[in-house]
Amino acid sequence: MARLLFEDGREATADDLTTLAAAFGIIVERRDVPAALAPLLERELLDDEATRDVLAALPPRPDFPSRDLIVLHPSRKDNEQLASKFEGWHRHPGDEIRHILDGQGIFGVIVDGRRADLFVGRGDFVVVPAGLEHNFRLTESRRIKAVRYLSDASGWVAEFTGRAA
Ligand SMILES: CSCCC(=O)C(=O)O
Ligand SMILES: [Fe+2]
Ligand code: NI
Repeated sequence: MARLLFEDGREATADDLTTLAAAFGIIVERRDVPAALAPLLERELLDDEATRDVLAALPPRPDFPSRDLIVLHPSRKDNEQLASKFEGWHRHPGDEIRHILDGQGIFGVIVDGRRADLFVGRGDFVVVPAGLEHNFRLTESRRIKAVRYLSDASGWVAEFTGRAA
């Protein structure tokens, strides 16, 4: 289940998450990952066919017609380079919708001028609303697989804010 840690180390309760959602439009839900996908999701990397099989097993969202699967894993030679891209504080013109299927990660968000870390793992469904400054770091496992729901085919568009990590 997702966890939220504030900079002062206080761990948020579930209703803090709800408050966060209400205040900042950050949505954190549980959406189970079909057990049948386990063999595919434990693979290090997924080829096109496996990616199609994973996406086909997840209910489509008519409001977000295009989606892709992002796979970060230590066996990717550009894994750290890609991971460091997400560590930069950034915002998106559209909502960032991620369904975590494997691995873990930490979304950094700025809440009321305070830094908060949202720990996510398998089954967590997160919406970071358009314009909200955030970053994303991998945990020590250096792996995550997440479905990215995109509202159009413009792909991953981010504006980096230059905030110091
Ligand atoms: C698991 S991808 C999440 C990283 C991120 O902030 C992004 O994709 O823009
Ligand atoms: Fe992002
Ligand atoms: Ni969790």
